[in-house]
Amino acid sequence: MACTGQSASQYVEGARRHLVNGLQSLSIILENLFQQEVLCEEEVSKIQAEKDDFDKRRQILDKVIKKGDGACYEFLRIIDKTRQRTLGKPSLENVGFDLHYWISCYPFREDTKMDNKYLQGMVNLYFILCVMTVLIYELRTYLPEEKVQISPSDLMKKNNTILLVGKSGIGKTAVAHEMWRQWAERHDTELDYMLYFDMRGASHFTTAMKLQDLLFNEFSQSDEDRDEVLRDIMKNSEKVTMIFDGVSDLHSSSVVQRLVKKDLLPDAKIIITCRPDDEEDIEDDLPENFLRVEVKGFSEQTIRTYLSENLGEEHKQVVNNLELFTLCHVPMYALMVVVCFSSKTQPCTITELYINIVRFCLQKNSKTRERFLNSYIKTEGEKILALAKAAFDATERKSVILTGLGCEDTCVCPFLKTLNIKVAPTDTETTSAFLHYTMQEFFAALWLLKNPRQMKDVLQSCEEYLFEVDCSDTLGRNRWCFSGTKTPLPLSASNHCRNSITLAKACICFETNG
Ligand SMILES: Nc1ncnc2c1ncn2[C@@H]1O[C@H](COP(=O)(O)OP(=O)(O)OP(=O)(O)O)[C@@H](O)[C@H]1O
Repeated sequence: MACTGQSASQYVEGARRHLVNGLQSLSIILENLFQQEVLCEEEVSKIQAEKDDFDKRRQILDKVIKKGDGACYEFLRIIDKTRQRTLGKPSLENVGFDLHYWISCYPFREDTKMDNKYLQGMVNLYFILCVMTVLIYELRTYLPEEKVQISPSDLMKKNNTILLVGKSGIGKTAVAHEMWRQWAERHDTELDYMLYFDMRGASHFTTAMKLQDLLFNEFSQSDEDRDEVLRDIMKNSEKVTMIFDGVSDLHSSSVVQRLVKKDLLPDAKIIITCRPDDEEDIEDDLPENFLRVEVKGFSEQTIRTYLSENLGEEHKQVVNNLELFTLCHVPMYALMVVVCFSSKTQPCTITELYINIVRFCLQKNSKTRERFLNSYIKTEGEKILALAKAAFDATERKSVILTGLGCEDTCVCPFLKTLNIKVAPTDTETTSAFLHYTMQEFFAALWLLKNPRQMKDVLQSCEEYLFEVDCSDTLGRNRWCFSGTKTPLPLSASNHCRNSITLAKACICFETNG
């Protein structure tokens, strides 16, 4: 369906008939077109004034196509980012033309940018080892693009309900806290309210809870003050902002659900953060004009700034290690990389760094105190090993798609992102993949350590490939190298080679640690 020679406007025009029938959540499209300065306020109001959705869709498409390639490109981008809502669920009526498939085929510019980088890398490295370019390309695709589309201070100015969506550890809470901080540090003298509720593992948000319980159970005041504050909040709900951080299910707390639905405090601004898995359920309760913002983690430049501010000169060692560098696009992983690199008294091996990442993620996700973490890991050992087995099996299949994992295994979600794969026109299969490929390698290695009989087979299968084992610590000391090489490496085996390296790394660390 995709033809890379087509311009953006040809691409939109080609699907115009289907878009006129299939576009949904038009207010989201209009809001985004306005924000991207494709349509001005007057044009948006005129479209909104059209009598029915069919005419609105027609108007949107005509205007965008008339404005040319740039406008069509932005339009495609918006549809791509908001496809779950703007293209809705594929229906039987659309079986002949799948808009989801159509948009996924469009070659957006960053892909082209990546292709350029990829090609440049090929030229430079071709004579050294062509396989390495593929690895660099694969790893670079983890990094989100540079352009920040909306900042926490922009979000503060919006009046819509805001849904902040993002993978585990990607920085949703950090964005919410930043907004809270900015609110606290303003110099406005006018009285308003910004209330933050941590919803993770929130068993205390019961279905029977009332608004006053929600407001005052945590922030206790004298009874008299409570009544006065409650009256003020009810009377001036436009002065209230509420952040519900880490929502997974709105049904467990009817008061929160009613606030989100605007049944209570109709003019209050609501900000919700959630992981992608929970988004669909939450959206059912949101008002039509809600603003969805995806938190994508650190871009290449942000990783550099973060590392150099926290590690000084040392940061170059991480920057020069593509695997660690791209791992840092998840701020939670970046934090642990910094902690491990900066502990000069006890530098860790790369494997220890990953162990610290895993322990930190488990602790953060379960809210376990550090001193109880070991017993928590023991209790959840079976689930962690099931994840390790899934990682090993996928690695053997040379795949990043994990199978055989129950979605109820919440203790391992901080390492995963969900993938919805369309298996039939009316059926979608949900699977998962690691947030970063090297985490899969680490867990696969863990599985192998627990099943040492398989180790020999794995190491034997490595013999065919370029094989270098790096057991350096994070400061680059004590580097051990093995190499046994048969080149050229077949491209399809590149992943296998990298897996073997990490598997072997872990094996050797295991042996040295006894
Ligand atoms: N912009 C940032 N700058 C510096 N550190 C950050 C930033 N964003 C996140 N972090 C760090 O990454 C860690 C994880 O971030 P955060 O808790 O915001 O993730 P999250 O998306 O809310 O994750 P989860 O869905 O698991 O709750 C935090 O410990 C925080 O210190």
